[in-house]
Amino acid sequence: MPRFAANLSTLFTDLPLPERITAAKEVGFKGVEIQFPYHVDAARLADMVACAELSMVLFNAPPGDWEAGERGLAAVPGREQEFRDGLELALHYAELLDCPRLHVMAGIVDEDDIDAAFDTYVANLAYAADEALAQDVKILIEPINPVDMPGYFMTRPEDALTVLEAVDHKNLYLQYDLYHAQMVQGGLTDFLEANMARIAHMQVASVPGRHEPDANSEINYRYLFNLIDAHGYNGWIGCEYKPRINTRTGLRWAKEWGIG
Ligand SMILES: O=C(O)[C@@H](O)C(=O)CO
Ligand SMILES: [Mg+2]
Repeated sequence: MPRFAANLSTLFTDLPLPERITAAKEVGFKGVEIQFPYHVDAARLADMVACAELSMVLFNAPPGDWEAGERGLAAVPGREQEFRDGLELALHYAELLDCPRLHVMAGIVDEDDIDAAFDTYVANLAYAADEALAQDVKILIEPINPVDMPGYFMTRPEDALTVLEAVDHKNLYLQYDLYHAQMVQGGLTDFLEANMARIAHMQVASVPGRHEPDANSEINYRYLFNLIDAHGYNGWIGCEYKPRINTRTGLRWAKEWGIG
């Protein structure tokens, strides 16, 4: 049976964070993920998650100035020190939250700077993978589609494989968000079957719309969840979607997986 995690940044968003955590527990999730936890004290968040007997399975390193349009710093030349400072903060959160995965966002890069960005990305990821290994935290990279995030450095799953090969570090993995993958190239079954061992986390949502991974999607999620399970994937599947109406009503798709 696949293990599903509630994304606290996209589900139960009508509730304050402590209640989102208890709501996730109530409907049957065993794990939670959050995009950016830094507005809450790490120890306090860890207490909330532990009290609900949930696992924190993933969050993102600080992305730079989100309000100003930044979407990560890992591939942004000249920002190496800020990247390292953010990583240090993220690893502090990971330690208190006992979280074994950290997603490091690449950032928005100008087309003229692609070569320098690639070199910066490879060097920063090698550094992050080394630092996190000491703490037993996996570093993850996620291709994000350019419709939702114009200018993002890494958009295609195939590009992520090139980066994994260039960095060549045992602590660097792919975060395969099937929504983004379908938006840019599809071929989900072939990609999953060829690369399951490099994937340390998945996320799901419908295409189009980024809603529930249910039958109202061009992606056949029931088929894919069974396929993923049959291949012995032992990571989590993050429910990173925008509910059509509200989170609880929308969880009908998850009943057969023991949630809702
Ligand atoms: O898919 C996404 O956008 C997220 O997984 C993320 O981490 C950045 O917003
Ligand atoms: Mg995602």
